[in-house]
Amino acid sequence: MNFASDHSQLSSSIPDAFGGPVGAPVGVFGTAQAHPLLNGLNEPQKQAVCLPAEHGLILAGAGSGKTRVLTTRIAWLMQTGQVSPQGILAVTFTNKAAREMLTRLSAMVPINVRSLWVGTFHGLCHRLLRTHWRAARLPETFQILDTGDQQAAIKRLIKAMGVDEERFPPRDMMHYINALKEQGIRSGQAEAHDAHTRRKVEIYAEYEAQCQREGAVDFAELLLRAYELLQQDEALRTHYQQRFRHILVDEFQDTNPLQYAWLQLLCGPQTVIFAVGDDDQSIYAFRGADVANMRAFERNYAKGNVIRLEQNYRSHGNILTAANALITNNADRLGKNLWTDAGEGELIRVFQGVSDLDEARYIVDEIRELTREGLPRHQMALLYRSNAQSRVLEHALFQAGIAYRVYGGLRFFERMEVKHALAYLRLIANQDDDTAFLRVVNFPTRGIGARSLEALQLEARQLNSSLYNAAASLTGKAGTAVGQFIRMIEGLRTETTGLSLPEVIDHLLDRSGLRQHYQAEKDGQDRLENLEELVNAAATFADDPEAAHNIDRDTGEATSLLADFLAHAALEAGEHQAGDQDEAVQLMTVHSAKGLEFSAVFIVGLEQGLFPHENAMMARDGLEEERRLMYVAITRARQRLYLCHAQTRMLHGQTRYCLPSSFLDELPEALLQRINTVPAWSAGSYSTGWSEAPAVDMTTRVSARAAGAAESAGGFHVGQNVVHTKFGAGVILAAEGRGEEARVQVRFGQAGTKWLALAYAKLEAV
Ligand SMILES: Nc1ncnc2c1ncn2[C@@H]1O[C@H](COP(=O)(O)OP(=O)(O)OP(=O)(O)O)[C@@H](O)[C@H]1O
Ligand SMILES: [Mg+2]
Repeated sequence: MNFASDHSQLSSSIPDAFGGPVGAPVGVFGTAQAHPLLNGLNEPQKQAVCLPAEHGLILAGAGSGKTRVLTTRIAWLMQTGQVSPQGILAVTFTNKAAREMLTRLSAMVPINVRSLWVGTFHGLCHRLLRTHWRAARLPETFQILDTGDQQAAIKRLIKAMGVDEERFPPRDMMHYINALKEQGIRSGQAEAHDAHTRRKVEIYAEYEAQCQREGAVDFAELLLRAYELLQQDEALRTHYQQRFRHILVDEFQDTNPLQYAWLQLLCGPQTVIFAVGDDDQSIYAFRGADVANMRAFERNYAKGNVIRLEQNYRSHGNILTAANALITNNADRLGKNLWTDAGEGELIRVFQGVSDLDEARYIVDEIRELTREGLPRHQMALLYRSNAQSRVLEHALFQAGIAYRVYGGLRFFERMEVKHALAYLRLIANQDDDTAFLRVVNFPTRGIGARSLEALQLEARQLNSSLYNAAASLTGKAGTAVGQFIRMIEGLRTETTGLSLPEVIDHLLDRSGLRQHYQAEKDGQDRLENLEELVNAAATFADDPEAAHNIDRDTGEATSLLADFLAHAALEAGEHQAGDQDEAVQLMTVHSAKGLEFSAVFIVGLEQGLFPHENAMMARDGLEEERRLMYVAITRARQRLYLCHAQTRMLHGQTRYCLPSSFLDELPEALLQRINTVPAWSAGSYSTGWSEAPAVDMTTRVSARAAGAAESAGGFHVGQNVVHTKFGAGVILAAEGRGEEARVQVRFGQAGTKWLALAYAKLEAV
C-alpha cells in the first residue's frame, strides 16, 4: 500500500490498505478458541482476544493480563486474516511499552512488525504530522520542543513582550498553555474575564505565532495539531478511518479529552476500537486525564461488550490482598474483584528507619541479600513519589558498587552538552529555530554579549524574521560577531552534505568548538563521553531508523534522517539510556512504573506529605488519586514487597521530621512484617504504634546497629539540657547517627523543636 503524504493520491490506494476479509470471524467461540495463540489464556481473556469486530472495553485490575490480551488480539486479528498489518493502530503509554509490544508480536506472527502503527499518542501524532506536514501547515523540518525548550521559548517571549516575569512566571504560563491545548482550546477561543487572564491569553497567542514562525512544535501541540489536521481535512480523515480497521488502546483510563477526541475522529463507520483500562490506576488527572472517558466509551461505544478479567497472574496473594484492601478506601469506583491462585507468598516487609540514610542503607543490604538469593538486579525496583528522592538512593547504591538505572530522571538527550550538540544539528536542519540559535550562538563563548543579542532580537522583530535571517541586517560590532557564527553554520551545512548522520555530528562537534571546549574543562570528561555517546546513538539510529517508530516508512517518501533523529531525541523518554544494563536495579517514580512488573519492589518514602504528597491534598480528590498511585506501586510487585519510611528526611535542603504514610494504616496488619531500626526510647516518644519489632534475624541485626549509633550520638543523650548559640536553651528529645551523620532533636524554649546536625550545630551541654 502506498501511503503517500499527499492525500489527493490516497483514495485510489485505499482498497489495498487491508488484506483478507473484514468482520467477525467464523466460529469465534469455536475454532478461534482453539487457535494456538490462545494457549494458556483463561476463558474471559480468550473471549476478549476474540471479541467479534465490535467496539469493546476490558475493564480489569492490575496484573490481570490486559496488556497481554491486547497484544494477543493484534496477533490474532492478523493471523486469522481479519486485518492486514496496515489496518492496525495501537496506542501504548510509553515508547518502552511500544517496543515490548512489537517484540512480542514479532514472536507471535511471522510478519515484519515494523510497518505497524504502534506507539504513544505523541509518537503517533508526530508520525502523522511528519507525513502530512504540508497539510498541517508546518515546515518539513519542524522541530519538537521538549519541556525545557518550551519553557525557554516562553521565557524569551515574555521578555520580548516586556511582560513582568514575576507576575507571569514562564513555568506557570507553560502549564496554562498546555492545559488549554490539552482541552483543544486555541488562544482565539480561550475565555478571559479579567485583565490578568487576558494578558495570559495574549502571551498564549504570541507563543503560538512564535512557534509557527520558528517551525517549533511542543508536546501538547503535537496532539492538537494532529487532531486539527484530521478534523479539518476530510479526505485525510476518511482515508485514515478506512485504513485503520482496528484501534487498540492500552491504559485507556489515562487518556485526556483531546486524546479521546482524536481517537473518536479516527474511528470511522467500519473501525473497531478495543480499549483496556483500570479506573483504579488512573493517575494522570493532574495532567488532564479523565477517567470519565472510560465511562463515556462504555456508554457510547462498548455498550454490552465490557469484559472483566479477575484473575491476577502477577502478584502473590498477600500483595494482592493488601492492594485490594487499600483501594476499597476510594469511593466512586467502577468496581472489580481480583484474585490469584499463586498462594499467599511472603509477608510484606514494612521498614521504619531513623533517617533517609538509614532507609537507603537498609535497601542496599536487602538488595545484596536478594542478589545472594539469585534474583537478577533488573528484577528489583525502587519506586518513589518524587524524583528528588532518588539522590540519596543513588548515592547509597553507588557507594555500595551496585549498578542502577534511573528512569525519567535527566534523560540522556536532556543533558546540557547533548542539548548543545543537538542545537547545532537543529540549526543545520532548520535555520529558523530561534530556540536552538539562542542556545548556541555564544556557546562555546564567541564574545557575543547580551547587548548584541538584544539588538539582534529587536532587528528580527522588526523584520518579522528569524534571528538567523535577521543577522545579515545587523551592523557594527554585534553584526561582525554574529556574522561569524552564521558563516560557521553555513559552513557546517555545506561541509556536512553527503555525510552520514554520525559523521555530521562528529564533524559539528569539532567545527563548533564543543569538543575542544569540554576537553579544556576540568570536569569535562563525563560530558565529552556523552558527546561521543551521541555519535554512537546516531550511528545506532541510522542503522535502524525505525527504532523510533515515529516515522512512516510505508510512504515510500524519503524522509530526512536528520529530522527523524531530532524527533527521536525529543520524544525518547530516557528508556534507551546510554550504558543500558540488564544487571541494574531499576529506579523510577511510581508514575513511570505504570504497566511494569518486578519480582521485588521497594516503595520508599512512605511518609505523610511525601506519599500521599502534600500538593495532592490541595486538589479535589487529591487523596484518592494518591491512593490509586499507591495501588499502582503495590501491584508492580510479583513476589516481594518492601514498604519503607523514615523518621527524618532531607528534602529540598531541609531535614523534615516525618510521620508514617496514612496508607500504611490502610493495610491489614496480618499481612505485614514490621522491621524497625528506631530505638525504643526514640520510637516511644513519638508513639506512632511502631515500636514493637518482630523477632526476626534482620530486625535484630539492624536494630543493634541503630541502637549503637544512638548511644554515641556525639556524646549527647536524650533528656540532656543543652544550649544553642542562636536558639537558646533546650532539651534533647531524640538522637541518631554517628560521626558526621550524628543528629539530635532538641526542643527549645522559644524556637520550637528542631533536628540539628551535630557536625554543624553549635550546641553545648549545660
Ligand atoms: N493467562 C495467563 N497465564 C499466565 N500468565 C499470564 C496470563 N495472563 C497474563 N499473564 C501474565 O501476568 C502478568 C501481568 O499481565 P499484564 O501485564 O498483561 O497485566 P495488566 O492487566 O496489563 O497489568 P497492569 O494493569 O499493571 O498494566 C504478565 O507477566 C503476563 O504475562
Ligand atoms: Mg498493562
